[in-house]
Amino acid sequence: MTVKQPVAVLGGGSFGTAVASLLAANGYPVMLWMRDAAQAAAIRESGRNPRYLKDLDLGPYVQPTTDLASVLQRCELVFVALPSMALRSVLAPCSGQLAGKMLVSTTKGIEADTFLLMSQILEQVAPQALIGVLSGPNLAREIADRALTATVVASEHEELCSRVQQVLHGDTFRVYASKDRFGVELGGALKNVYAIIAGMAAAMGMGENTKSMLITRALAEMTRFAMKMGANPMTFLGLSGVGDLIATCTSSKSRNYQVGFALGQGVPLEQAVEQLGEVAEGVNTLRVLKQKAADLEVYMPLVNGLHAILFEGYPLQKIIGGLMSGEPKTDIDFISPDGFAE
Ligand SMILES: NC(=O)C1=CN([C@@H]2O[C@H](COP(=O)(O)OP(=O)(O)OC[C@H]3O[C@@H](n4cnc5c(N)ncnc54)[C@H](O)[C@@H]3O)[C@@H](O)[C@H]2O)C=CC1
Ligand SMILES: O=C(CO)COP(=O)(O)O
Repeated sequence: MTVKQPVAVLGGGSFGTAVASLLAANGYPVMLWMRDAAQAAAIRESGRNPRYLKDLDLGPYVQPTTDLASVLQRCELVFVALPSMALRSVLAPCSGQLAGKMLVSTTKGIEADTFLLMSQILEQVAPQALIGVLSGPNLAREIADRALTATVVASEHEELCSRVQQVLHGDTFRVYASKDRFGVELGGALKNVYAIIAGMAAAMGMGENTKSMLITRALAEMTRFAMKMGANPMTFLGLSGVGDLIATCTSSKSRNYQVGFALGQGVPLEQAVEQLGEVAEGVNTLRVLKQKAADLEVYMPLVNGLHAILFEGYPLQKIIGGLMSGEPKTDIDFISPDGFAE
């Protein structure tokens, strides 16, 4: 039997743990890097992550470690499952070791000062690596439960896409390939903001018409923004766009949705984030997206409305009233101004 090459996963949170378990189930030795030595020791001892997806048996193929240098020395394929706030600071110091690697970001966020997506940071930090992203409707809890799931690996490098398909494909996990890294990654980052809104709507007891309106107008808004950024809007019709938007906006397993739900119950933002105790990327994305939309003059009423509620002290009811009484618009206005594809 051929011995399989070890694969690295950076980040010992929910998603790193879920990805590690998929790789291990396919027979790949996994070096799961995390910063917390106690957590690594606990995983080594019990075969389970004591903080995230606690009931998931990781098995002997997952080796937790805090030694990033040795992980990078041994693994050619590296999945990055760090929060967006940490990705640059973790990887920049080891940029010398990243040349020639295949780096795949699973992180769905945007860097605050630069408005860079995570794979764009990877390009800066590791100019001689092959870069890709993995994104789709991929709630970690459901992956851990082996729910049937699909995702997208996107990269200009076909060999990276094939490699990721090879290591992750399994009975319950299907990996589609795309060449549109920017579009795939942008969809994953933007949808988190709308999941917060969807969670708020659910907490307020809003009905299915409302939820459906929110999701489809979110898609319109995301697409309008993406086109202004030069992305291909068709990518948003795929798993990483509308697929992830649906999963995250309809599931109480989404942390962004959970933050929104708490907000809808009247919990202040800081407390909602604190009681979650996990990453909800949408909160920071909202801040930078609102500013970028203003700079680019993109009409994003949902983003502006949520920002006004969370950061400008506007009452929710006033924002809802404003959104509903806005001037009449055409439906698919983001494809062409009169609503019809050209
Ligand atoms: N959980 C999910 O269902 C999915 C998450 N993602 C994305 O994966 C990324 C990571 O999210 P999760 O793993 O879910 O978050 P999490 O909140 O479950 O875990 C975050 C992990 O990062 C670690 N961390 C934080 N700062 C660090 C630093 N400076 N250095 C090293 N480690 C650090 C924390 O200790 C924790 O282990 C996010 O961008 C998220 O959008 C993507 C798809 C699904
Ligand atoms: O991106 C996700 C599912 O695809 C996870 O969403 P949350 O970060 O809101 O949990």
